[in-house]
Amino acid sequence: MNYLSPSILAADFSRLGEQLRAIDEAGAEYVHIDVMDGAFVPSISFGMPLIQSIRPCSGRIFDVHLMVEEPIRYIQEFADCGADMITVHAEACVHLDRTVETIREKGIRPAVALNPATSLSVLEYILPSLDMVLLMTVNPGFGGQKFIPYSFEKIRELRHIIEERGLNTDIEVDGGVTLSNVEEILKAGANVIVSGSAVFQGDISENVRRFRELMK
Ligand SMILES: O=C(CO)[C@@H](O)[C@H](O)COP(=O)(O)O
Ligand SMILES: [Fe+2]
Repeated sequence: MNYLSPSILAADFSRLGEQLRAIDEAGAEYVHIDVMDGAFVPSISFGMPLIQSIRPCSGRIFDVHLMVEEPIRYIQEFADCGADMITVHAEACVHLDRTVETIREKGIRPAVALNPATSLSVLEYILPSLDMVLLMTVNPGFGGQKFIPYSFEKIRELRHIIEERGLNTDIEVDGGVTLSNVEEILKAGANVIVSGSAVFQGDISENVRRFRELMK
């Protein structure tokens, strides 16, 4: 099953409630929420108060991507404000296993993200504990960047490892996904698609409908 997760980083924050309803009505299953701390990545985006205030605007899965150093410090707070899935970066956690277990204990679906240049080998032992792996296909920190082409090979390799090990882990791809490359990304083995600019620029409902059409 394929899922679309529009990244609200590219939304118009003055009309966030309305835009959340538009992606929901057009059929996007997830809402991708990029939390940036100004330390792990250069930018600062938003945090718990925003998530808490938009929670009543959407019944969809809140897919919270933490670009935060040592996110274990904040798992309880993200659980309290309505996260359904929490993704932490392998590069940002000294104790990755403990962080993943803490997420699971709160009843939230855990995922691990890897930066473009991080090897899949860091997943070797943790993979069976995860619901999803997020492969960054741009360097994290900003929306609107170009998809890094070597990521296709990485997606294919990860899908191969997951199948070989008899797991059913989702593969989420995040960064530079557009209507022009989404089919190739799915073909490589991804099944959860994040898209910010390509959803929120122009006609949001139409963009979501076009993504959903290509993702059937
Ligand atoms: O996590 C990130 C960026 O760090 C992403 O979720 C972006 O927000 C995706 O935006 P586009 O590349 O689709 O514009
Ligand atoms: Fe993201």
